[in-house]
Amino acid sequence: MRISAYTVRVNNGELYNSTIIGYVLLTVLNSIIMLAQGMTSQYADQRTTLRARNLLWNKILHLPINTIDRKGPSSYVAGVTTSVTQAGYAITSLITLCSALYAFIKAFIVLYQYNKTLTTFLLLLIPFVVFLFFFGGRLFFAASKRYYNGTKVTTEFFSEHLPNVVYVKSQVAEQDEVVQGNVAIDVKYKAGLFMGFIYAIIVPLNTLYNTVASIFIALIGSGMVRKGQLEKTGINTFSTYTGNVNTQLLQMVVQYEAIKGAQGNLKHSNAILQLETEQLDSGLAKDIQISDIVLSGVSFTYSDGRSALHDVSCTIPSGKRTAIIGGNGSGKSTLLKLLLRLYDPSEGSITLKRADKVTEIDEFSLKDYRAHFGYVPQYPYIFAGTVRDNIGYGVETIDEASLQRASDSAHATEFVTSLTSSFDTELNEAGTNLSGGEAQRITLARALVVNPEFVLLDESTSAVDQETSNAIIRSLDGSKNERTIIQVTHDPDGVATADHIIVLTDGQVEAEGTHQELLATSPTYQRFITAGEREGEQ
Ligand SMILES: Nc1ncnc2c1ncn2[C@@H]1O[C@H](COP(=O)(O)OP(=O)(O)OP(=O)(O)O)[C@@H](O)[C@H]1O
Repeated sequence: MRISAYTVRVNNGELYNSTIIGYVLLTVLNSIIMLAQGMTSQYADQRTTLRARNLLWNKILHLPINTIDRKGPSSYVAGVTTSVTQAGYAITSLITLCSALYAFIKAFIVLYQYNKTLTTFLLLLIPFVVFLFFFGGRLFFAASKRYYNGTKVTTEFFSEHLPNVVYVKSQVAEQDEVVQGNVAIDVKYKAGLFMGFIYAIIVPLNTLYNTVASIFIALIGSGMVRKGQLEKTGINTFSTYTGNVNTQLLQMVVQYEAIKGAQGNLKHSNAILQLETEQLDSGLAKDIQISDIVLSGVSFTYSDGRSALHDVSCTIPSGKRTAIIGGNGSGKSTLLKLLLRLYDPSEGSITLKRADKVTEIDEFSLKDYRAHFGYVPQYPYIFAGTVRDNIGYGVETIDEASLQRASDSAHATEFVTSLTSSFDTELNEAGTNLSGGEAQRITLARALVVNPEFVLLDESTSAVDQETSNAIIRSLDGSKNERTIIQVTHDPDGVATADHIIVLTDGQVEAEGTHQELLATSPTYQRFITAGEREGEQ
């Protein structure tokens, strides 16, 4: 505004040295302020995005598996990578909007003081400005939401399909994939196009106000000059002051549109932030000692309505190896996941029982409870990194002795030491530079490295040769006095030597007992053993 005052003086021919120097100094100062503001807002943008991304990542990691199941893990990728970048814009736009509002009021007062009549006429344009605010804001909100959705669709597609490129090749599905990928790319293209059109409409609309205001000033101002109500240079001076008002007004409209756009983009991140998370720390934080696990009337239904377990009651004795067998889909993996508290039973209870002391597992803090479990899921995963990183995954510091012990128990040491850099050999993401059995042995070592009280193995040696698999079972059996082993398996050798066996059929316990007891009581078990013997003979 000070610069405008100097401009008016120059326009009026007041070309004194003090005017010129003042004008130059203020213009330079203005540039410095703009530079500082630009740098501060860029920094603030990046800091806000960093904090928002940290927050979101932390939130996603604490979501219950049930919630992640609903939309699939890849649907969260775009939330962390793209949508969240708008958080910075939203904050800096809000601050700029406030400072523009302040400057607008100041500029308006100056304008009003200069000429009340002309300023009052300008007020007639207010409905147009209000229309610009809301129309532009709504359009940007809709376009940004659509644009974010386009990004989400493409990110989901690529993050699911690229890691599985081996199937594309083996099924010679390149052409199909190109077509499917193009469909995903097209969604993003159309959203980008829509956004482009919105920009194309809004940008000239925003400047239209300037044009209309100039016409107003020219028409009404010239009439006033003719009637002697305004000095000859009045139109020029009024236009200079109006420039300040208009600049701030345009700034407010643009920032409002940017905020609405960011809001549309952030809707997904916001929805994630509203989700309920697992509370890792609340509950009993005491040591969970080796105990029997007792399931009483446990039923479980997945979030999509599929029922996996019905009224399961059984006991998993402590310090023993229990094998869980049953046909595909009979609920074995689900049972292990309930034991690890990845899901909570829909009905019934799971308790830890030692002597007369019975504690429901959900009374323990999740963090402490899960720390007593070593789990090898049915589809184990190797992370990109060294063998050491993979075995020690999740362990703060891993000492050489624990690494060696876990690797020995998993019968991984021999092949690991034959690798070029032994435990420091780099492994590819998903273990693509290992054999299936080698990858399984590393994930087994990962489960054992913390020396857990409970070891949950879900077909964890299915790709390991029979001889090594038997050796692994023998070494696990050797550690039974200090832990309970629960093993889902289709391997009759491993089952026959288990201390306790649970047979699941269609999500229910058909029978439980020892090998000999089940041979006499469970038809499913008899068929399982007979099929194994036949396979052995062949
Ligand atoms: N995340 C999930 N969402 C919905 N249903 C599921 C989910 N995981 C498993 N199911 C269903 O629950 C039932 C039990 O599955 P589970 O994986 O426990 O079987 P399983 O006995 O381990 O089978 P398999 O021997 O084939 O591994 C099946 O009908 C399965 O389709």
